[in-house]
Amino acid sequence: MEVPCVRVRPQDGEATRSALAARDLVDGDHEITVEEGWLYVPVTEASVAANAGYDVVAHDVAARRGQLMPADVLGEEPSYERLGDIAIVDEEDPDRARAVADAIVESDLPVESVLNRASKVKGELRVRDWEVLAGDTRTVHREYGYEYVLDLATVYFSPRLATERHRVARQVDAGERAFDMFAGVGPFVIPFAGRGATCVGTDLNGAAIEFLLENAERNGVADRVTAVARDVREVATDYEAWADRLVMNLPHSADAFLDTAVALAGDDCVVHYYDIQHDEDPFGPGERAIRDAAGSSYEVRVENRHVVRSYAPHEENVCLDVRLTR
Ligand SMILES: C[S@@+](CC[C@H](N)C(=O)[O-])C[C@H]1O[C@@H](n2cnc3c(N)ncnc32)[C@H](O)[C@@H]1O
Repeated sequence: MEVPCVRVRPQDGEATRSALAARDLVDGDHEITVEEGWLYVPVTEASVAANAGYDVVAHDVAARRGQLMPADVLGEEPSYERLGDIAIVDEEDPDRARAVADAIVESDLPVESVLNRASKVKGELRVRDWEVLAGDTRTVHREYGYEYVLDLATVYFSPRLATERHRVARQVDAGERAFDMFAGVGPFVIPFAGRGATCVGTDLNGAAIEFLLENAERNGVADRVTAVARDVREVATDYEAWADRLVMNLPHSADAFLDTAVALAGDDCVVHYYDIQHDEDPFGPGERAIRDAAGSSYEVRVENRHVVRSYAPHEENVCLDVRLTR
């Protein structure tokens, strides 16, 4: 439908839209549209905009629909998490799970699949069971500018750790050597490599390593990434004293791998050690275990204890950023 629009070059679009909005001139019922090098901002009062010096033209733009949300369909806001085009829900009652999934699919959210958590993460590979309520378990997830292809049926991935991964990635310098001992599909390795680090990632899960390699290609960092589908303890012998930075994201069991971490650590190495800690023992077993493993060969300094998220009542998922020097 043809409506009056202010026409500007796209690079001036946001400034123009804000200036028009400040005068209450933006027509919210129609879409802002880019066409053939011009951006068209629909306006409510053509003459006022023209008198203010804007280039006003009649242009064909689409009417804007109100976004239909799951709550509009269900009558209440359901709880769900987004991972690419998957919505993850946690519903015990099968009828409720069905109703929530139908509401999500019917809504305007860009969601193709709805998965219900059907178990806790389990076993060495930390993969959970899923009830597929719509679509399938494979997706492409975007996190801080990088894309990750993954299949939740075969690999671990949690979008809740995005901010934490970004916190760590921001510490990485170009040229450093980083080793992710439990790398999954690469959400630490890929942004590290994106900052110019040379990276090695290991994972017991062959499917995760295949995705990691695909993700390295997809994000243009494959030349700086080595990925190995084996137990990190077997790979470590090839990388003794190699690492400037280690990531140990295997809460509950990382302490069993501290000897391996010490073997991998170079002369000045930062270890990001993930742990589940009780609030009464915040510097508890994790720090003691690191000091024990390092023995007298390294000076151990806990530079930061960062709470990633609450894990259970009185328990927190924390990251200890620990510097080992010798
Ligand atoms: C909690 S997940 C973390 C994955 C990834 N860092 C992330 O943030 O998505 C732990 C990963 O460690 C892997 N893993 C478990 N034991 C391992 C071992 N001995 N050697 C290498 N990887 C292992 C699992 O397969 C799983 O992918």
